[in-house]
Amino acid sequence: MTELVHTRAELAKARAGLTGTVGVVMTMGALHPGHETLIRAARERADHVLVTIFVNPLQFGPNEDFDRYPRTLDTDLEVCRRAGADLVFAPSVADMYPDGQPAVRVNPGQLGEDLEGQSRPGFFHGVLTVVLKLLQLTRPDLTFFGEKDYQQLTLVRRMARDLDVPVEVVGVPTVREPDGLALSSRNRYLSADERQAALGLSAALRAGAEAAERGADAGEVLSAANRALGGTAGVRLDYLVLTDPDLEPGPVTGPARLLIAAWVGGTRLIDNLAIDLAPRS
Ligand SMILES: Nc1ncnc2c1ncn2[C@@H]1O[C@H](COP(=O)(O)OP(=O)(O)OP(=O)(O)O)[C@@H](O)[C@H]1O
Ligand SMILES: CC(C)(CO)[C@@H](O)C(=O)[O-]
Ligand code: BAL
Repeated sequence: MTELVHTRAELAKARAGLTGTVGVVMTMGALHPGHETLIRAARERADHVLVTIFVNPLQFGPNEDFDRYPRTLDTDLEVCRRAGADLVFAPSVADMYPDGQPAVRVNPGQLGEDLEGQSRPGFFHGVLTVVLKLLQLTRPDLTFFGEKDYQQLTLVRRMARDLDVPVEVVGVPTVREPDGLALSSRNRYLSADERQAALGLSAALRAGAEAAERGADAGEVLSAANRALGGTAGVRLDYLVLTDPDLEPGPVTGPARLLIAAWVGGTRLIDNLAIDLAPRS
């Protein structure tokens, strides 16, 4: 059985009834098989699974899609039930922020200003603040985040370490459509033509990975990815970056991560892939 609670008081009562280990999956709803995979991963590792569904206004910029972000609680509950969640916490904005916008927020540091943070100022302050609040409210042993949002996963891990948050942060590989497109709630904004153009993101990443397999260096990997994307009409690149797997600055050798963000029509999509650079002699 999956129980649905909306308020902090209801959550506290239901959480007190969960004995054994608890795994938390945080989402903004509009659940798809990527979320379902996170819930199933939590199911395997923890005695109980708690899913949060909250479209967090703090992480949206003034011109972003907070108002039109899909809200589909009934079908989300079906997904949670099917995947085996015990408890769903779907608070209102007033429940999460009873005093209005919080004056005190988590500072994500320099990494929070780069990549996604550069295009979405304040985004990671909003994300880490709500993640920390949800961790305090749900008190999990484990929490599960998708690699699709790789910088977010990296920063949540970093926050847990830097601020001594007693939780294990587990990363879950990206779930893709058969043609390579990473599942994302925002994919539902795409028209049929845009859906086709959006394949350019994963194709660019794959071209980079294939170049690395053939022994390419960092510059050649980026060129191969750029070339693959260059042929895709309807995609406006925001960034295509090859970095260290922990997103630390500096030269990249050996294991690396290729990250892309691009606009497809009015929709901004992100994706990333692990890259193994051959050792240079
Ligand atoms: N394709 C996917 N594979 C694995 N995890 C995913 C995937 N899509 C989302 N997640 C993870 O689900 C969690 C909740 O993400 P969120 O609700 O923002 O979904 P989303 O599909 O990323 O939405 P959006 O399109 O708004 O970015 C995050 O940890 C995110 O990384
Ligand atoms: C982690 C999160 C639920 C915080 O609002 C959100 O950024 C998301 O869905 O990835
Ligand atoms: N998927 C991460 C949350 C966001 O893009 O707002």
